[in-house]
Amino acid sequence: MELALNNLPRTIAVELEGGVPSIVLVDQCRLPGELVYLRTSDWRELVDAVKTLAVRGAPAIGVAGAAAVMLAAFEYADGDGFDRLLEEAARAIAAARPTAVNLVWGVNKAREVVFEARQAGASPRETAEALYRLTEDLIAEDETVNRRIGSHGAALLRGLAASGTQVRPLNLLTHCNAGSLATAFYGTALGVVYASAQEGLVNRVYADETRPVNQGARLTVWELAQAGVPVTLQCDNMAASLMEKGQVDAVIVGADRIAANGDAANKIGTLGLAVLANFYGIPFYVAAPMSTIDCSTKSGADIPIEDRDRAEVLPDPIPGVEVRNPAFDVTPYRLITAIVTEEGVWEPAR
Ligand SMILES: CSC[C@@H](O)[C@@H](O)C(=O)COP(=O)(O)O
Repeated sequence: MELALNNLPRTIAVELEGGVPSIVLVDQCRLPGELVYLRTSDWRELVDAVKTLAVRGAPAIGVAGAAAVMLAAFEYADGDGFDRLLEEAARAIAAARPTAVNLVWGVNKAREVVFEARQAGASPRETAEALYRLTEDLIAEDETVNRRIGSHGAALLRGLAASGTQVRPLNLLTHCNAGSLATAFYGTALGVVYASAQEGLVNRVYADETRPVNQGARLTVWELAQAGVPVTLQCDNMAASLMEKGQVDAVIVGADRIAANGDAANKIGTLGLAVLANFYGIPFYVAAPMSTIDCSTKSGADIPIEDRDRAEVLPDPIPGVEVRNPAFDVTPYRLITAIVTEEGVWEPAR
């Protein structure tokens, strides 16, 4: 299948003009209606963009975390208290969203650069410039990592699609958006879709709408249509009937944090899909970079789950009605057929 990946925007970019850095983001709150970019040189605005989901998806917020520390370093470079103010900003940035470990990972990458630069006697401005280079590197590396995840995933799907000497293109189901928009470019779960589609292994992708914020209905279907991958949108409660009809060959999703035992946190609703896939004997794949694996978290029970604003579920409160809005759930490792990373494929249950 001929894909049009050039139609996909770069989710996050960095620019330096006249010594002033800025971050340019696709504003994901405005998609699919309009493709507009947010530009900021203020780390606090970047933190707000992470909180409001203007930039979202674990790898993208990892890059945004490092970028926000970089913006703070430029802001504080010419005044007193550089190291203290920068660390205070780093803490605030790392706390913007709790579940995706990539955010803390990105902030820690920036902390390492600051530590090394300051130990080597770099000035605050030189340190800020080193952070700028880090941000550029993380953006480039993220695409490389995703393309590797894509080729490992395509190898898995090749086996699934092989039917005698023929290839039977697969129907895949995904949840939320683990696509190019959730990363610097290319995507994790959708990176596997792109790499596989280019080999003729994909017939169609079914995208769950992904209540309450509709990342599937707003972002995944837009992204796949832009790229030229056949896509069908369905409501979250339609997956079981699709599986029952035998129309799903594999489920593929991303992850926000994978614990040491292989339990994986991802967008709320992922667990239900994994249970269904298990019932129907359908392979359930998680695609994520190594930066999403958090070996300091023993199991899924230790993963902090973000609790978001009730208004996302019920915009107009009804007196006497309580609302739950956990943004993520945890799929136990025994329901995961394989975790696909840039380093290869891990079967957590084995
Ligand atoms: C490659 S993105 C993987 C996950 O971050 C993704 O599936 C997801 O759950 C995103 O949630 P979001 O709340 O939109 O940031």
